[in-house]
Amino acid sequence: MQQNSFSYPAMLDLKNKKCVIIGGGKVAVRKALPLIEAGADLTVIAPEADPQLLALAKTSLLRLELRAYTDNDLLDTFVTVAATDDFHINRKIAAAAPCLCNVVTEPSLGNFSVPSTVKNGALIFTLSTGGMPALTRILAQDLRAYYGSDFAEFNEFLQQLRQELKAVDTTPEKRTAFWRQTLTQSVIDLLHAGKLDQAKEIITDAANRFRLESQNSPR
Ligand SMILES: C[C@@]1(CC(=O)O)C2=NC(=C\c3[nH]c(c(CCC(=O)O)c3CC(=O)O)Cc3[nH]c(c(CC(=O)O)c3CCC(=O)O)/C=C3\N/C(=C\2)[C@@H](CCC(=O)O)[C@]3(C)CC(=O)O)/[C@H]1CCC(=O)O
Ligand SMILES: NC(=O)c1ccc[n+]([C@@H]2O[C@H](COP(=O)([O-])OP(=O)(O)OC[C@H]3O[C@@H](n4cnc5c(N)ncnc54)[C@H](O)[C@@H]3O)[C@@H](O)[C@H]2O)c1
Repeated sequence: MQQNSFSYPAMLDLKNKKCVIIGGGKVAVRKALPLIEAGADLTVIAPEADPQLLALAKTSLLRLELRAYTDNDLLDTFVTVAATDDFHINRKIAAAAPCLCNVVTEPSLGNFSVPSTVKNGALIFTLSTGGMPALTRILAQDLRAYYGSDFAEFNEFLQQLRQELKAVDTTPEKRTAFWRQTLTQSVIDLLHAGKLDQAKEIITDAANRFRLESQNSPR
């Protein structure tokens, strides 16, 4: 079975991190948007840029430098994207990148690939096929349809409750057992059936019982 060479998934916090995209075409636009959404300190360098990048530069969401790449451009850069249509230049960029590097023409020269992302509030699914983007795209649509907005709301509800239950005077083992016993496949099935309120009710009732039991039998 063929392996995905980008085999270590990670979720990065790029807020205010220096990120640079070299190249200003359609692919650069696609790579820029999620970096902006992540709050990166983004610079795009290219002699010619797509109108969408020009518009983003006007609203200060990125810095645009309309010129060719030079080897000094990547100093202290956390994420580099080599997105030109010239594979010789992309190779030079890959060799000079000091940290994380994505290469759009020859992905294996970089050290990360960009997965497809399905975002719903704090709930994020990422997806990688190891180099079959058309399949990645359609599977992402499938995930988006299967896990609708109720799952984001349920996640938020659970996180709030989790914080509350962390304050209950009990052991971490009992808390873990509570979540394992309460958050079951049948609750997830209720969400798939559009019964979010019923799912919340089951969890709330179980949490109330857990609070009472913890009060009555302190650790
Ligand atoms: C997920 C997504 C994220 C993103 O980039 O934003 C992504 N590509 C997307 C779209 C897309 N990519 C391509 C087309 C044109 C149609 C086609 O050719 O299929 C379209 C548009 C479309 O499909 O509509 C062509 C293409 N892609 C790569 C090469 C080079 C090569 O393979 O050598 C070439 C050929 C260039 C050529 O032919 O010259 C390489 C990579 N593209 C990856 C990710 C990484 C592997 C992800 C994985 O393993 O699953 C990897 C390895 C590296 C990377 O770029 O990080 C995004 C889907 C967004 C969504 O979710 O809708
Ligand atoms: N990885 C992917 O997801 C993916 C998807 C589609 C295409 N591609 C490949 O990515 C490449 C770019 O695609 P595109 O559609 O954005 O191309 P494009 O032709 O629209 O854009 C190329 C950009 O690179 C810039 N550029 C060229 N030489 C440069 C240099 N020396 N310094 C800085 N910038 C320079 C150009 O000014 C232009 O802005 C193509 O080779 C394409 O085959 C990759």
